[in-house]
Amino acid sequence: IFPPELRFAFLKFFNRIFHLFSTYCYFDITEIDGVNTNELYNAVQLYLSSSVSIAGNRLSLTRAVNSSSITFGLSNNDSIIDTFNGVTVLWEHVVTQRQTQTFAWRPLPEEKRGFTLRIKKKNKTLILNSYLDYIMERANEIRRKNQDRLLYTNSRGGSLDSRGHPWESVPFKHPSTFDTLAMDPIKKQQIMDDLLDFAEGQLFYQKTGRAWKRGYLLYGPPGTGKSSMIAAMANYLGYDIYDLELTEVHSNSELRKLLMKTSSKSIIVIEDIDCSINLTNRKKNSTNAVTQKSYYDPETRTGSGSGSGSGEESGNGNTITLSGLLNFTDGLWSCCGSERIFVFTTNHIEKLDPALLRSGRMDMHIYMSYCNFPSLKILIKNYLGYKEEDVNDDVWKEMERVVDKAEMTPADVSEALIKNRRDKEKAIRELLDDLKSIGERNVKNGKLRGRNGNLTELEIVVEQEKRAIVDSQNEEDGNNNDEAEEEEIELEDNICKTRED
Ligand SMILES: Nc1ncnc2c1ncn2[C@@H]1O[C@H](COP(=O)(O)OP(=O)(O)OP(=O)(O)O)[C@@H](O)[C@H]1O
Ligand SMILES: [Mg+2]
Repeated sequence: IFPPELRFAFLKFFNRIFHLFSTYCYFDITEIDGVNTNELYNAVQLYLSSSVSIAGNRLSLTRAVNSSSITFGLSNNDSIIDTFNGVTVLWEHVVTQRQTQTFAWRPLPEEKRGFTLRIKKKNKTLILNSYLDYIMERANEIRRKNQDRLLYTNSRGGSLDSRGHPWESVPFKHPSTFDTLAMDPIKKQQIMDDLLDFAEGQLFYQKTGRAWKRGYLLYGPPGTGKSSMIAAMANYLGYDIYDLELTEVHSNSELRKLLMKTSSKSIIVIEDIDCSINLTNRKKNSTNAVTQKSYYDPETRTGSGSGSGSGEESGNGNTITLSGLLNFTDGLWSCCGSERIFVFTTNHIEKLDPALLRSGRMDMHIYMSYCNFPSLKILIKNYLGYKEEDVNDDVWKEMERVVDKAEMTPADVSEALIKNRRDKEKAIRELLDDLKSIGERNVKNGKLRGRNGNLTELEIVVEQEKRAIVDSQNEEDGNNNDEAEEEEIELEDNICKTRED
């Protein structure tokens, strides 16, 4: 009876009246906003998948590629209740068919999806902003938990890819955990507690005015589990790893750019830090062995070591220097972003510049030792599936007696165990024999390596012999004189250093 215009006007009018008196207000969060994907939509979806207990009548289940967990979400046109700060809100998942498109910049999905949030008007100002912030935060957390962690490298040096990122990433799937890591259980627990304190310590760092970051220095001989420890840390906290290849970085400013492009909740790793710095400085001073040596000479360094000795070197900005590195971990730039862990590893802590070691720089120095008795037990348990009582008491005692003298690395021990893992008894027998014979040989040679993994006199000789062989080979080749010369300087330098040791 009514003309359509009038009917429409009536409807509009009633709608207005209705909204005026309604106690609720509504917010639409559509999946696609114009042509852009709406980040909030995805966040809400993830958030609802976790906070809502499985109570709805119908839920949709999803599992992302590579993910290890299943998430569930609201099915189409279903609704669910959530509470935040004591306020109850209602979420509805609205799905409608999209009208056929005539023209679009990019094909849109056939369905139009969106969430509608219903909040009581009186609560609107109270919670809306904080609620949405909270949802974004929770969603990021869930995403991180579901996704596999990433391992980033800067193999391209400081150059950027098409999206402006200097880092390349691959999924990080290292299986090492603190359970599989063989080391003194007490020390292990200390490290785990420290990590957890750090990860949960936002308030503490705020209160004390410190940047939310922590540094670990892992040192010890090769094969004692330094890299495994880093993987275990990442797996424990669920952080990404940035493996910084210092030799690929050409200047301090490049280093800073790399740092700026790291995300929070990550571990930034520099492996073999002594070699990396050594290398870059050597390149610079390759014609002058004396200056190179004096870099490590404590006498030539002035004072309490805030990197002042190398400060002048940073002047030209072409090479990366110690002070650049210290600024990277420690300076103002280190706090762009938060919740980051720096891990440096080295085989020779005694070669490191004191500026790197001073307190407050690397918060924890962790010595990864040769295999001791507690580590040995862990390895045997992990590799052979043996429990304490599966091995004869006398054998344990014998192992305890010889293991320290043998100074085998956990890598050596695990190798020995893998070799015979089908025949467990043989594995134990051979391991004990190995430990005994190596231990005896060590004792007979009279020299065990020091706690810090310093070279023994015997090893220095072996080292020098090795160098001599390389040297003579270079002379024989003789095709590239410059290179040979450089090598020679390097050799002299190294021999000097080992003698000093
Ligand atoms: N403490 C350990 N616990 C369990 N496995 C270990 C341990 N140490 C070494 N391994 C085993 O030995 C292998 C080599 O260890 P890893 O790469 O962690 O040593 P590293 O200390 O980083 O050596 P490098 O100084 O040469 O880099 C690992 O794959 C791991 O299986
Ligand atoms: Mg390593």
